[in-house]
Amino acid sequence: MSTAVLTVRDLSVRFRMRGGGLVAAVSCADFDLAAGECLALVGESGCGKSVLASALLGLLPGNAETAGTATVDGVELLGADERTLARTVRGRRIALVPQSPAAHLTPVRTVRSQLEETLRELTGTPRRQLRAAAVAAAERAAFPASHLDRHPHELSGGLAQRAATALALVGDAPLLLADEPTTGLDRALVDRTADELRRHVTDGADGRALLMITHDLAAARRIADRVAVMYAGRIVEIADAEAFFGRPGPRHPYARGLLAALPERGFTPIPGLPPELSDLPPGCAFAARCDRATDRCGTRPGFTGGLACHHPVTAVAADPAPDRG
Ligand SMILES: Nc1ncnc2c1ncn2[C@@H]1O[C@H](COP(=O)(O)OP(=O)(O)OP(=O)(O)O)[C@@H](O)[C@H]1O
Repeated sequence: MSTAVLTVRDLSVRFRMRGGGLVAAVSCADFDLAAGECLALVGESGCGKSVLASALLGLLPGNAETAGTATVDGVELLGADERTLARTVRGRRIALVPQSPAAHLTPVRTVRSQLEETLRELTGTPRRQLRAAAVAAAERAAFPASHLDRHPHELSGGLAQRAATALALVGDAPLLLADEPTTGLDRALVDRTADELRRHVTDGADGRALLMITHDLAAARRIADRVAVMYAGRIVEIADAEAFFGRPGPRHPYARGLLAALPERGFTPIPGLPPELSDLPPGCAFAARCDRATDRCGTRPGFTGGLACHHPVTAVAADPAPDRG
């Protein structure tokens, strides 16, 4: 692996609510993403994945407060003003592959005209070369040239996804940020989309990195080099994808529970519900649902060695729960 494309240190996002309450949407996220690498950020709905992505793109609402740092390709994102973000970050250093391509594309304009406009804006392609450049840009995302004069509503879900991906790739950004790129697609299309995203990371001449936010663990397994598991606003485990999905498996009890809840792995739900982000306990946020929890979990575990847990599961076969108290 080469140098880091994205460096996130101690990133926290809180929303200040009317009445003075605080919602701790992201707490102390800390990770790097290297060129040529794909990191899948997984976790249940509402755990803070999209807020983390919005923080990187500078798209948080006015009631958000941030702390920590996030650097992409030498640019510090959290302190950046809107002008810097618009001119040097979005599209140029971070390309967003959106959750809902149909909503992201402009409905009244053809794919060709949207590609040409984005090319003009991001790469300064001269007018006479725009047509050929748009065809080449479409090709990179396997969008057929024969469909370039269609409007978004005339495209299938898969082709709309490719059109959005083609637009995202125009600026040659070193970081691709895909927020739930496979939502609403059937399994075959999920696999194809995942493979294509992977290809854009592998093929990037200067080393592109992909941060994929998803709750689709099968898509994460197909594409990711590493997996980051988020629970109640906090990354609780970062692991090598092969070890995580295979052997020895996840070390954090929540991450183990996530896998065990998959239909093909026994369909065993994790008991209880996640805590409210406006009312997090002082200790481990998963302790109330965890069969390994002890009194020690009343103190918040630090994040060390890719793990935030006082009682991680080790590779020892029997995995007995620790003595309580
Ligand atoms: N502007 C806001 N003000 C207050 N709370 C917010 C705001 N935006 C998001 N939140 C809260 O932050 C938390 C994290 O939301 P986020 O959308 O990041 O979750 P997610 O993991 O991406 O979920 P999903 O998979 O459903 O998109 C949620 O509890 C959400 O209600």
